[in-house]
Amino acid sequence: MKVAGRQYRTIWLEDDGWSVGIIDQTLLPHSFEVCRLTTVEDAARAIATMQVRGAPLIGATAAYGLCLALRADPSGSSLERAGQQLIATRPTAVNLRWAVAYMIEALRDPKVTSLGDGERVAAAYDLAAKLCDEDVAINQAIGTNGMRLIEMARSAKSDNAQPVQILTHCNAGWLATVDCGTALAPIYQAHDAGIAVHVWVDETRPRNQGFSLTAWELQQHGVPFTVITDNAGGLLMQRGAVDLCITGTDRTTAGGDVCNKIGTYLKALAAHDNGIPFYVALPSPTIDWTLHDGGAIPIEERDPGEVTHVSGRDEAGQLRRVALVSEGSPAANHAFDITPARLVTALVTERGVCAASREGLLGLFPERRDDVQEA
Ligand SMILES: CSC[C@@H](O)[C@@H](O)C(=O)COP(=O)(O)O
Repeated sequence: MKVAGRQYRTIWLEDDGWSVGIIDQTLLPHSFEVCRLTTVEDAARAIATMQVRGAPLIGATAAYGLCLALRADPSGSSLERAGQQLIATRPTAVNLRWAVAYMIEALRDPKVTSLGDGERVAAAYDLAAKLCDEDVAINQAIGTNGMRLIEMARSAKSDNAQPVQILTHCNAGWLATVDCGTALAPIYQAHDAGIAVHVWVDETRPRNQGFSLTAWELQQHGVPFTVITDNAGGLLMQRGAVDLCITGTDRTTAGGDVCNKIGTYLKALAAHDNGIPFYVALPSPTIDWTLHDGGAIPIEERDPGEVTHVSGRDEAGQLRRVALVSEGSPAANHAFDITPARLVTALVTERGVCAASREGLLGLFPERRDDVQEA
């Protein structure tokens, strides 16, 4: 991604060769600031407070968090402790658990445990860098596979000089991954290939990732978009103003149920009612092969203060947090919901596009057949 002409990833190793740089996403879109993680506690805090967020990026941050933990104490028990600490930060995105397991399994290999402390730490940093590079490669492949769906939508339009109208929810772009994004990757590739696209960007209450992050990213890249309230999508679909929907996911079951940011399910219902394709883009580490039924996915419940208050910039340019409800109003903050597989037109992965079903997923990932439980 390019910000003000400079190439960035969302997470990187600093010039000192060990501390970790991130973009503080809680300050966007009003201010672009980077900060430095130097301990596993910093990494865990960055994930919990959502300075970094999005399923692939929290996995990458956890991988570097393990490196920071090992640098401070290279023992096996330090690694296990740090893994538990990082996994406890956010319960829903399976990429977090996947990244910790990927790192710990590789670092437990006798070839690595037999190394000296310094070399073991260096091996951890190499693994984290590899995980980040793989995330970028996976997202580029998702972009290529998903772009074909946008081309199909363009061909189906009676006037294909008109932009393909795409609705997305939350942020599954650069900022949710190491780079490129998942749901936004096909949009960026289509735009770069000269296909006219226009994106309807849902606000995504309560934390407004659509307004604060997706709109900001699309603006940086020059992709035409319009921000809309969360409740506007249904009307736009009824009026024929949406050709396709595409979102990301925090965890997709082996049966094709999709867990994503709260409100995704309602968009999928409206798309189904209006005969509009509803696509979900996902890297394979987002698939939970151990679950068939989305109802078993733990749904994160966050601070109700995120519902009762909003933050933004006032006319004088000051950042302010203001109350929306009368003091003392009870509030609940469920961060994710489940869209059943039957409402998902197709899944877009790095290996191709498939039906949101056990058969569809196993067609692309046959090596996972033994991991999948029967429905
Ligand atoms: C490629 S990101 C997919 C999902 O992680 C994304 O759609 C999402 O819901 C992010 O939620 P967040 O709570 O901002 O971490």
